[in-house]
Amino acid sequence: MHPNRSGVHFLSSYPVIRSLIRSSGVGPGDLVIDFGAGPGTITAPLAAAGPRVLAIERDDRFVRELHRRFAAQPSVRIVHADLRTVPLPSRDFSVVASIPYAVSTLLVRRLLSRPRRSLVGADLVVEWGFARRIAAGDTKETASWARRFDIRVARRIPASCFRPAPRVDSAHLVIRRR
Ligand SMILES: C[S@@+](CC[C@H](N)C(=O)[O-])C[C@H]1O[C@@H](n2cnc3c(N)ncnc32)[C@H](O)[C@@H]1O
Repeated sequence: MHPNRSGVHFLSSYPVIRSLIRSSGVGPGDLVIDFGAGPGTITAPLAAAGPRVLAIERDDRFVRELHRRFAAQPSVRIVHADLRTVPLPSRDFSVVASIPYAVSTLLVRRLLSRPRRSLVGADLVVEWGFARRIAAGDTKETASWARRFDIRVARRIPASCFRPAPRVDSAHLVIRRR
């Protein structure tokens, strides 16, 4: 698929992908969600670490590609859904994902504002300024998240780590249940 036609910025740095997965600590027996899985850039190395993976994607073309790519891997479940409304697991789960900038606030709010604390941790690629705002904990909402989760920016991810490169840098945002 041609990246410019799809309008999607694919993570193209394997060291960055590896460090997201290593940071998450997920392995056999864990359940992990890749929100906005695209063609499976993160899904594939994530599955190789041994957890059960839910690859959630809205775009029909990516969903077809994901089904082809992971047909022989029962540990990967492809979910054709909108991440804004897809039901979240009631059992403990982690998230490792490069999420669409346009719905970052909504998704982080969905993950962190749930009364049931089944989110164990998340390693997210998000826009740099957004990551700084979430980690600052200086609004009523982010402060309430900070009481229940440890939230920090692990590192800046230059725009050159994506194809095509977006206009702004990103960040690896780390979230852990307290
Ligand atoms: C930044 S790209 C990441 C793609 C891939 N994970 C990667 O790292 O290269 C975001 C992905 O989220 C998908 N997406 C956008 N909005 C979505 C939504 N509301 N629900 C589910 N997927 C969505 C896009 O189709 C795209 O594949």
